[in-house]
Amino acid sequence: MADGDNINDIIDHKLFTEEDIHNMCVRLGKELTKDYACKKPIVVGALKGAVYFLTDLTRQMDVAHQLDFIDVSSYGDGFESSGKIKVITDLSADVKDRDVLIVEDIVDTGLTMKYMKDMIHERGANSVKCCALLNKEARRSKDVTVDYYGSKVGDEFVVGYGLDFLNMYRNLQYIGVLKSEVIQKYVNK
Ligand SMILES: O=P(O)(O)OC[C@H]1O[C@H](OP(=O)(O)OP(=O)(O)O)[C@H](O)[C@@H]1O
Ligand code: HPA
Ligand SMILES: [Mg+2]
Repeated sequence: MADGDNINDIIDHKLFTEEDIHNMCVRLGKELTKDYACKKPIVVGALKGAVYFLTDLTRQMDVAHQLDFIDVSSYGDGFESSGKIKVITDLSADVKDRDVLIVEDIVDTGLTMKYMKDMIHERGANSVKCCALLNKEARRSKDVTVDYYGSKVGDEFVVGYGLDFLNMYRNLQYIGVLKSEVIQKYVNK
């Protein structure tokens, strides 16, 4: 078996269980239900990382809304942001005068979220807010407000529930911290 094929080879420890994640979705869903009542927001999932969170979160939101997606990337297959955002697939909805909620798996440096918020503001949205499952504040380099989040995390690389390393491990049902030697191996390649 190749290195990394076995999940136990790459995870240092579990950070959030399935139950922890479910509880975060329920709490955030309740808050968003209250704050977006009668607003018919456009809920934008940021591909690919947000997919798992988006589907669970929106099913906890008891408000009529429309779904859209944007595919932006700055990490490529790696774990270090390139510092440049690439829009791979743009939104399909017209956001002018609409209330927009961007859903993300994680806000790390803040570069991706700031880019998306600014872009949607510039297109004339009535409001632009975001909801991230995880908020890695310690690594923030761009000043961006994370309006709603499930939990703060420290400066560790996390995988699972949408979060990837080398575009893998998104399908883990829990969120775990990647072993530092896995990252070192990649860096030293
Ligand atoms: O705050 P930042 O430093 O910008 O990092 C956060 C972003 O990085 C990851 O996406 P990535 O670009 O790796 O693409 P992916 O969602 O397809 O994994 C993650 O899903 C966020 O979108
Ligand atoms: O900790 C992380 N894990 C996975 N993807 C990420 N993108 C930014 N930070 C992370
Ligand atoms: Mg992403």
